[in-house]
Amino acid sequence: MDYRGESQNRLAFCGNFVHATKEEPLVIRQKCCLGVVDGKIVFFETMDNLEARLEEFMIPKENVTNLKKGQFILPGFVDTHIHAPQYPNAGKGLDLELLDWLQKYTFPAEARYKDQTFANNAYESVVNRVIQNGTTTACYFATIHTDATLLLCDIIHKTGQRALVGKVNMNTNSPDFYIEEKDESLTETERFIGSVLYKKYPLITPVITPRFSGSCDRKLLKQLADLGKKYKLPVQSHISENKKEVEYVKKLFPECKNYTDTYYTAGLLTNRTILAHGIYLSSEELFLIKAMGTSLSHCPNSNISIKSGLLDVRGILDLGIKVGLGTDVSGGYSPSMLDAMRSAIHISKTLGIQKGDDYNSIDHKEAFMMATLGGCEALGLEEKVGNFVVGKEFDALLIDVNVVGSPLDVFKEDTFEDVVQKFMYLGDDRNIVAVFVAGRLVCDKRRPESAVE
Ligand SMILES: O=c1[nH]c(=O)c2nc[nH]c2[nH]1
Ligand SMILES: [Zn+2]
Repeated sequence: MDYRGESQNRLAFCGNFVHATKEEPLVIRQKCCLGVVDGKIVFFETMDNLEARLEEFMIPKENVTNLKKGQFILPGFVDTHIHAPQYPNAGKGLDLELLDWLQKYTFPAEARYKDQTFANNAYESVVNRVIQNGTTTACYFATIHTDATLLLCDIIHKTGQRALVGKVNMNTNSPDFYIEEKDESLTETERFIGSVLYKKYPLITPVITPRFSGSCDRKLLKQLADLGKKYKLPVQSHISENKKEVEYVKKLFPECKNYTDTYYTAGLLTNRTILAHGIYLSSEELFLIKAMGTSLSHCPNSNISIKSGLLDVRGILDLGIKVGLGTDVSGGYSPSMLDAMRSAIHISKTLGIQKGDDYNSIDHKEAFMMATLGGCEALGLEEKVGNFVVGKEFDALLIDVNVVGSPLDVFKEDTFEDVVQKFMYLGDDRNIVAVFVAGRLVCDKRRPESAVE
């Protein structure tokens, strides 16, 4: 059947589904059917009344997909922190820690995006790559260049991904070849916001993006907060990632109590703010973050790759702070959210080894929750997407563990739950055979013409 064009407005799937709910990190629903009309889920239930439901919602029989053995449906992955322009560097330049890494590899790499042709090629690669890996929603940092960031939005829109996109702000402590004046930074950010809003992309939201307190002065931070309020926008930045960075920010803001205070006093700590890392936050800072309704993005691959440290994500979850997972390409080398889930589990188990038996390390179920519904909560999208609830938009992945060349093997004694767990530990983009965003098929590896090149 063809999902594209008219027919994609009315779809149904029959088979096994896995998702997270607020109450349970991993819920398995076997032998169910799910209907989608105009991108939204209209029913999700057992098979008993399928015929009646198809009739009720005028879903043609040829638009019903009966999942095969080894196939199941998951909510799309949500990458709460990724630097799109750093993708060409993914998998290299990981010999330094954060501050030196920024200077030697990252700022020169990002400076190249003043060239629109370069930007176009790199941004097409990263957006395609993350969609192939099942990321239906991404929260992107771009660069300081407004036009290249607008180009990124166009590419995301054409590809059909859901995204938050930020033009980065940096007016201090940055190299001459990659810095802006404060006023230019503000006017360009407003131009970016205006252009994105004017285009009315259905799935893209601009996000206020001060790189971190190490690269924006107080005035700029405050004015960016005002801009966020004026346009009612979310905010993203970095916080407490690396011990030297924490000291550095402390020196730059002697009037502030701590790193969190640099954002709080500027008015940037809101219930629509997401801060990446947060490894070295004190209890006082965590308390404030929780009180303000601010979210954290846990980026475990990056935290190991550039040796930043081990986040106690269990502690964050126990405090009730909203937390999603981020790949943090290219501090993190992998654009895959399956990798982010595994890295999060490994860091949590490493802490378990260090802290002893009382430490409750996270498992694959909680990692899955953070990669889906948790990420949506962290980005303020939980009413729209994140799991299979009637009324939400259908952002989903069709998984096939039996695909040709599958990196995992299923044995007779494996239960369905075992198969799901095996996919989470051993699966990769080859097993993600179709990707839907708001009911639209945005990637289909079952078709030769859209296979990964
Ligand atoms: O992981 C990170 N990547 C970055 O690009 C960055 N900039 C400031 N702090 C950062 N941390
Ligand atoms: Zn980052």
